[in-house]
Amino acid sequence: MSRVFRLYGSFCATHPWEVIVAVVTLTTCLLTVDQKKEPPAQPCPGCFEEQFKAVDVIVMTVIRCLAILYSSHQFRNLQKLGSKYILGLAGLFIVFSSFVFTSTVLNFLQIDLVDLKDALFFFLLLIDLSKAATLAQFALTASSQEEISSKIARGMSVLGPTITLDTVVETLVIGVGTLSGVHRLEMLSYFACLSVLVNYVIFMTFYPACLSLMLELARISNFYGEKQPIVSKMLLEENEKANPAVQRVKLIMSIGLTAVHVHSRWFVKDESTDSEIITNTDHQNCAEDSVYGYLMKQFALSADHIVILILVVTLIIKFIFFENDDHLKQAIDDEPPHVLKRQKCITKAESINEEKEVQTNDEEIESLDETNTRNLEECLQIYRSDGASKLSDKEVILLIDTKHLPAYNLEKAVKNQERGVKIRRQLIQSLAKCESAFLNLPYKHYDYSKVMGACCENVIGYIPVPLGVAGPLVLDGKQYYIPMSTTEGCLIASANRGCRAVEHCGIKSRIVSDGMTRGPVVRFNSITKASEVTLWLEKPENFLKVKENFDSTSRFARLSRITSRVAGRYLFLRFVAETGDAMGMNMLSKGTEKALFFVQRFFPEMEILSLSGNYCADKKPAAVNWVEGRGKSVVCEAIVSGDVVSSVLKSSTQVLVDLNTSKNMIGSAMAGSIGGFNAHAANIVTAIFIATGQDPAQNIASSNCITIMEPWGDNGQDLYVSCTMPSIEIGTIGGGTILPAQSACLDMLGVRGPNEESPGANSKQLARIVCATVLAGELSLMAALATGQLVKSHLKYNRSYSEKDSQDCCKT
Ligand SMILES: CC(C)(COP(=O)([O-])OP(=O)([O-])OC[C@H]1O[C@@H](n2cnc3c(N)ncnc32)[C@H](O)[C@@H]1OP(=O)([O-])[O-])[C@@H](O)C(=O)NCCC(=O)NCCSC(=O)C[C@@](C)(O)CC(=O)[O-]
Ligand SMILES: NC(=O)C1=CN([C@@H]2O[C@H](COP(=O)(O)OP(=O)(O)OC[C@H]3O[C@@H](n4cnc5c(N)ncnc54)[C@H](OP(=O)(O)O)[C@@H]3O)[C@@H](O)[C@H]2O)C=CC1
Repeated sequence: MSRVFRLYGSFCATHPWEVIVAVVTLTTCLLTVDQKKEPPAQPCPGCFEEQFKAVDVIVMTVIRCLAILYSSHQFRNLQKLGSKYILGLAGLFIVFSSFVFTSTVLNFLQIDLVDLKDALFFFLLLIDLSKAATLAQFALTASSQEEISSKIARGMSVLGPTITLDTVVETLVIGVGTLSGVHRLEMLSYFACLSVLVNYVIFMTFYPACLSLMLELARISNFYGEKQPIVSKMLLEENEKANPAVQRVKLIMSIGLTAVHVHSRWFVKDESTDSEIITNTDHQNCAEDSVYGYLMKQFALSADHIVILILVVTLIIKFIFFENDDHLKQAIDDEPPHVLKRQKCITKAESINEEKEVQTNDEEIESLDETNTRNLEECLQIYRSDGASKLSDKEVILLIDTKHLPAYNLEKAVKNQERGVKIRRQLIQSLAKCESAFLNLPYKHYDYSKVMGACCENVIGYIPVPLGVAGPLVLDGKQYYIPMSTTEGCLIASANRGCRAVEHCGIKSRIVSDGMTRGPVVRFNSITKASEVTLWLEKPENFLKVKENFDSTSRFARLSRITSRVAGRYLFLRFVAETGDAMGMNMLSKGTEKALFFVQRFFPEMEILSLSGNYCADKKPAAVNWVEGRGKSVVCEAIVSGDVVSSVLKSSTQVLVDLNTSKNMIGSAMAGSIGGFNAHAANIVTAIFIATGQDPAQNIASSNCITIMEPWGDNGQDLYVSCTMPSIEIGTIGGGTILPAQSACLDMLGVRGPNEESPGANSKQLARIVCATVLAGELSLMAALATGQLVKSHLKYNRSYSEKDSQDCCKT
């Protein structure tokens, strides 16, 4: 079915003129069809009371009010989509459909104008603009004319079958009303059926053709300008696809209803004709005309008019005076479609919380007129006297454009962090010409106070990364649930299986050394001086003086040793210090700088070239970290029973040991690896680093690891496994660990912040957890490789989405 509708949509979009002319001609023909008009029945004087009974008036008033409210609701929904093109196209759709509808009703049902009014309200109630808007959205995601046609065709293939079935069902359901035998109800049902059919016909013919034509004309006349319409490229096609179960139900319903119609119209025709005659006769012979009846009619009509009038006026007043247009616009500009969507689904409690949050932000943001931008002189004057917070967003951007305000100082200038971020986004959107890119980039409801001056500059939002959990991990007799943040499907599944494998035996861990490093480079006139300084530093009394200087810069950083290497007249010093619970790079830099200045007092000819001479070595692969260690040096071991190796890991000790030797030892040696004698330590390290706010660039040395596997026990059926990681650069205070979500993950592990009783205990514990999780991950991946499971499992967890997607594409 989808394919047929796709071809059909493609035809409409590629032959717009033909389709439009055909539809207009047909409508004109319908209008000019000569119908033999029966002379209107004489008004039956006494019928007034019958015809305009209070019930009828109330029902019709409710229907009219509903129609108005529904139309207003549809209009608001379209407005939220944020594209004036969609609004315009939907408007065109309504205008043309109502024209066709009116002419059809007038010409075929031969009703008078009073009835037409009712008919039009029915039309409004039954028109579904969301589908028209969705088709327009499909078209607007196109970037070329050819693409417009194919996008419309795609839209038709997705929407066509659903709309067709819906139309059939609706017509049949409403059509039941035409069998009721009650004249008024029958008439209204005819109106409703006709509304549904006209909507369908226009949607299937005139609308796609017109859509294609309008977008083509807009493109030719460069109507978009440089800006593309704000429509997410990721139109949620999935949401538009019909639920097959619901489709089946509708199909069954329509078959049943068709049977009802056939039966009622063919077999009961005579009966109904008779009853109709009788009804008409009765109707004509009804009560006499009376002044009272006439007044009743007038009164009833006036009352319902008044109700509708009040409703319309209320909606207009509400829209004009009480709805903050800017707020709406901002919602359109700022919120990605999925956020808007999510907002619909949030529970009451969540919505109350969000409201509170929004209020807090809004309270801070003063309401500023964004429509009238003052000139530069005025803005500068206000900026200098009262600050940028008194300026509108556009005015702030004007100051940035004219170089009176650096964009990176926005938050300070407007004295509101979220507003600063918002304005920077607007600025970058227009500079980088990438409006639509920002639709899916969130920035709201984030605690920027923790970011500014600590974690990030020039902020334009935040990147949500999925967070999973592996565990329980039994480490040193305690259970841990490990938060891991990754986009690699299958990784957490693997770590989880590893945790499961060591659940009974548990993992044992030890910290073998602790010391962050900073390695400056200094230069002398000759090799003599360079080696003299080396010897000077080795003397304990000199080291103690240097240490005193170093240690004075922090309450926690404590210099433990300085190693040095001479290269010609260059001297490389490696300052090693414990840094409590912090990862310690800032602390090391601060202490090293002071210590170097102290040494320079004794060797004034010493030229300090750089505080970091790459002998640290920070964020670069280097043997020094592997050999001497950096940060926390950790070792973990576990003895997994043969049963578990076969039941959980689906492998055997012998196979795993053999693979570990060939892959992690010989393979890595052949590759010339330094510290890479493992299968995927970096995977686990990075996922935990991102979740717990570590410096992600430090995954380089932190992932250094050697995994050793040996047969264990009397018959060698059990598996001994150990992971040695000499350079885990990690902390529980400072850097990204202070961010709310990241510190929540540290909390999960019971290691958030500084350890007051024993500084350094938290960061050491976190390092143990990382190493133990690496061990679990190693077991699982090695087993998957040994059993040839790798590709299968990754296709399952890494590719399920795209596989499904491509299957769907192939089907349609
Ligand atoms: C911080 C600066 C840039 C100041 O540098 P500065 O020259 O004092 O700054 P300025 O105020 O004179 O401004 C100069 C320009 O810098 C930019 N700028 C200035 N401030 C900001 C700001 N707040 N936000 C955004 N941009 C800023 C901006 O472009 C500005 O131009 P303008 O627009 O004003 O004409 C400079 O001192 C610097 O680059 N420092 C180095 C910091 C760095 O690279 N850190 C990386 C981490 S270190 C590490 O992780 C690895 C390590 C070190 O261990 C590796 C190793 O072993 O070597
Ligand atoms: N500067 C550089 O060269 C590099 C910097 N970085 C960045 O440095 C940041 C991390 O630096 P780092 O030094 O770890 O953190 P911080 O710069 O945040 O320093 C830690 C702070 O916490 C205080 N503190 C309180 N309680 C404790 C405790 N129990 N243990 C340790 N410190 C405690 C320290 O006090 P006190 O002041 O007394 O020491 C210090 O002020 C990260 O953002 C990282 O990305 C990364 C690489 C290189």
